[in-house]
Parts: sequence; C-alpha cells; structure tokens
Amino acid sequence: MKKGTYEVKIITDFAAAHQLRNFRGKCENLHGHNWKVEVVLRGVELEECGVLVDFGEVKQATREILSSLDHLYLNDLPFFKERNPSSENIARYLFEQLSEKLDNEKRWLYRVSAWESADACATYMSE
Ligand SMILES: Nc1nc2c(c(=O)[nH]1)N=C([C@H](O)[C@H](O)COP(=O)(O)OP(=O)(O)OP(=O)(O)O)CN2
Ligand SMILES: [Zn+2]
Repeated sequence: MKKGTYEVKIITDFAAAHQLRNFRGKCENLHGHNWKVEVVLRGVELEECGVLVDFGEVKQATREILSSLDHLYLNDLPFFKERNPSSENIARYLFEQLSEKLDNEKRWLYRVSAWESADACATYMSE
C-alpha cells in the first residue's frame, strides 16, 4: 500500500506596525496589520499516542516567537533592519525561529504563512 504523509496545522495571529522601504506607494507609510499566521508541520511517523505533534506544543512555540513581534514596530527589530518587514520576510523569520524549536527526527516544519489581510498572504517553506 502507498505510504502517506501526516500534516498538522495551527492558526494564530499577532498585531504590529511596519513600513516597506523603497516600496512604491502607500505601504512606505507607517501603518499596521493584524497578521494571521499558519504553521504547518509534516511527518510520516506518529508518536505512540497517535499524534504527529501536540497542537498545544506548536501553539506554545509559535506564541513564544510571536511575542517578539506582537504590538511592535517591526522595522526596528534586528531581523528587519536589512530586509523589509514584508509578509514574505515575516514568514521567513517565523519559519527560521520555529524550525529550531519544532523539528525532530520524526517531523519537520513544512511551511509558515503570514496573512496580511483576508485576501493576501505570503509563505516561506522547506524545499
Ligand atoms: N508580496 C507582498 N506585497 C505586498 C506586501 C507584502 O508584504 N508582500 N505588503 C504590502 C503592504 O504591507 C500593504 O499594507 C498592503 O497592501 P495592499 O494589500 O495592497 O493594501 P490594502 O490592504 O489597502 O488592499 P487593497 O486590496 O488595495 O484595498 C503591499 N504589498
Ligand atoms: Zn503593510
């Protein structure tokens, strides 16, 4: 029988202010968003208790990282000094921080998506 892959996803959010340097138009001005964040892990083998990873563990790890962004002016943070705090770079920041906390031999962080509004989202993912 063909083997499948498990996928676990949690959704959370944070609020922050930013401005996009050298960007055409209104987004160069200081403004804010309530970003929705999706965190997705994949793996082929479950824990003995039948889960790939506890939703609670993923939520907790994500909350810890998001506390370094929440209600802040993102352009002031070291990661965004040399790159714009676009949704792409926010997704990358979260991916890099979270994969250190969540990856193990049975599962890996597959992608992080940052939704800037209900109809616009950027994703950073493993190759
Ligand atoms: N690929 C990306 N494009 C844009 C980003 C981004 O992070 N990645 N960010 C912005 C700005 O942050 C801007 O605040 C949002 O732009 P936009 O969706 O165009 O603006 P509105 O919310 O006003 O949406 P409308 O559909 O134009 O009403 C821009 N682009
Ligand atoms: Zn914006």
